[in-house]
Amino acid sequence: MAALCSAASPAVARAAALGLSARGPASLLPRRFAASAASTTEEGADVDTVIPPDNRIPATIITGFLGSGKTTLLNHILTSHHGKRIAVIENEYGEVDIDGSLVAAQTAGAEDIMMLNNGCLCCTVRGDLVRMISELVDKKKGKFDHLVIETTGLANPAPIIQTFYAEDTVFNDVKLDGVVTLVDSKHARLHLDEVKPKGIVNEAVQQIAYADRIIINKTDLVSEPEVSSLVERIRSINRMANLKRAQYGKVDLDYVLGIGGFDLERIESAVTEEPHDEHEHEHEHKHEHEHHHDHAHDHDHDHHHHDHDHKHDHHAHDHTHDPGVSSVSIVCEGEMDLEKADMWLGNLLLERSDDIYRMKGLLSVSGMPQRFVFQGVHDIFEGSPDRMWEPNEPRINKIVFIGRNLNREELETGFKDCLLK
Ligand SMILES: Nc1nc2c(ncn2[C@@H]2O[C@H](COP(=O)(O)OP(=O)(O)OP(=O)(O)O)[C@@H](O)[C@H]2O)c(=O)[nH]1
Repeated sequence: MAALCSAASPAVARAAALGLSARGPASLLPRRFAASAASTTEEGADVDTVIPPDNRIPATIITGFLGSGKTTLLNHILTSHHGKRIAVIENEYGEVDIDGSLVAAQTAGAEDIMMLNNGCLCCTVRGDLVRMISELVDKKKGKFDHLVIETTGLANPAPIIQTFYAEDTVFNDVKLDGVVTLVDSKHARLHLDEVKPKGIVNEAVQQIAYADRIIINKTDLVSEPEVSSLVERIRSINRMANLKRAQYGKVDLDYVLGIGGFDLERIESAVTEEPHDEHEHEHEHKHEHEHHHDHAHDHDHDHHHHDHDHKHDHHAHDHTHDPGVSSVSIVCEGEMDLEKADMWLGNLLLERSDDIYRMKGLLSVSGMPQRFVFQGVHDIFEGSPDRMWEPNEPRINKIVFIGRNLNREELETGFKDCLLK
């Protein structure tokens, strides 16, 4: 059985390396798994080994439908004062107007700008992406602090995300920091509601489903009720991502860089942030608030979370045009039987990993003094014990799924069945 958990950091179970589908389900059970070159864990370490620092270069994927404002955001990043040296990989179809789109990048002296313009990153040029990243690392390591990758407007982020895990040459030196999705307030609805032929993915929906941060851009072009309705639609797809409204991509840079969207240590904020209720998002200042105090809302949110999901799920299923991508989150108190949880999650991913786009969770494991955190993208996932439970802290289990055709009742029953009786 493949291992999810390891004392090493980042403890990553990668489908490619482990042959999950061929050999059996992924596992939560403690097992040493040397997936990372960054790992410095000593032999003999056990689950409560301290997680060593991860010094890999963080990478941000900027995605969003055609014309949603990706290049505008990139220029904003490159011209702002953040003290980071940024390398850029820009993916465009065909001819590229380098002068037009990247003037700011050039004047701002981005450490390196590489153009990938002979196809789409998510389809034909994944190998080129791997080569470019390797080249950057080989030649420029130490000369840049962050890598930003702008995808084409038609890219499905999943294969790009997977590149960061499936390719050793990338994985060993670069870690995925987050997926930032731009949404065009004026036109997004049209694309999100577009019914695609069977078997064809709706890229606009995918881009939202995989996001860690969503920027609802071009709010100058629409009315407040239109934005609110769009927010609701986006939330029905992804309740885990943070959401912010903007014009010309102008957001604080710490909203887009240094997110830790794939960091086990920041899983908690991801699983506790998602239950925001739609009303909160109607107020601009609330967004600001959420952004600056990610970690401060824990318990409050946990509570209305449950109800909301419930409503939400029905809501999602009631829509005839809904392509079936939604979020389900489950919270319950009690202690997990790790072996049962392991079997359940392993089997679930074995059967449903195509449909489970993203998953994050936090477990209270029987006999484990630390919280157990995990996150995944399809059949790739990583898990590890993190900090100790506080003496009076309620031992809560949380899991959030984003994916296609999720059955809330089934997931909830399965998850709760793993609790110690
Ligand atoms: N009114 C308005 N226009 C915007 C805003 N943000 C970007 N734009 C404009 O929208 C157009 C498209 O912006 P880009 O940044 O090129 O969009 P993109 O997502 O990179 O586009 P593609 O690479 O073609 O997918 C440009 O003319 C921008 O100036 C905004 O908030 N409001």
